[in-house]
Amino acid sequence: MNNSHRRQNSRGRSTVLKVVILGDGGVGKSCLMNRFVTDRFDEHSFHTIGVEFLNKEIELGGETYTLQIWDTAGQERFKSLRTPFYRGSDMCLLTYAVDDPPSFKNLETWRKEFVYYADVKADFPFLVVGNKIDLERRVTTEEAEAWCKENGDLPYIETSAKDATNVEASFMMCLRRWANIEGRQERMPMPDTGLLGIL
Ligand SMILES: Nc1nc2c(ncn2[C@@H]2O[C@H](COP(=O)(O)OP(=O)(O)OP(=O)(O)O)[C@@H](O)[C@H]2O)c(=O)[nH]1
Repeated sequence: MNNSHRRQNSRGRSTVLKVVILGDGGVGKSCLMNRFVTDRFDEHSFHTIGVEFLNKEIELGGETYTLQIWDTAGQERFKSLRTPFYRGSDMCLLTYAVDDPPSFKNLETWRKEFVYYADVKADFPFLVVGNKIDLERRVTTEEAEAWCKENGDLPYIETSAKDATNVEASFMMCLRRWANIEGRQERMPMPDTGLLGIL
């Protein structure tokens, strides 16, 4: 039995799953979380210090899940503030911005940091997210998909927190991957259309 099965929300009807969003400072982690939870976008979103979290209930396959979404500070100087929160995670969004090649290069570092501090199994449900597709891109979808394939066939999706493209779909995709690994796939419907990558 994993962590998530033991955690229920206050009404005892929903499975609570901890989702951690990682990636370089400024790639749009806070905006993705806020778009998903409140459907708002902040042009002047400020750097996160440490971690913040918000809950959102979603239904899938006839079950209710509370996603407890942890938005972490991407700047290197906040490393010691964010890493203690990795333990007990059920899934992780590895995020970069498609207009920012260094943030794409750093995905490997983010994954290593997470695996080290969260101490997770090899089949842990990661989802790679290429955000800011409303901007001129400097990392191609093909490059990102190739990286995902080389790194254990990780699923990949592209989003814009600004215009809301694929934001809800990315959290649903991650939940579906978690469910597949947990052996619940037979109860899950197919993901929405418009997704990139393979589950
Ligand atoms: N054009 C565009 N801008 C975005 C998008 N997502 C976020 N931004 C902008 O990018 C900047 C940084 O966004 P944040 O969400 O604060 O970035 P972060 O990854 O949480 O940054 P840290 O807290 O420093 O780790 C802000 O000015 C946002 O308005 C997007 O999809 N498109």
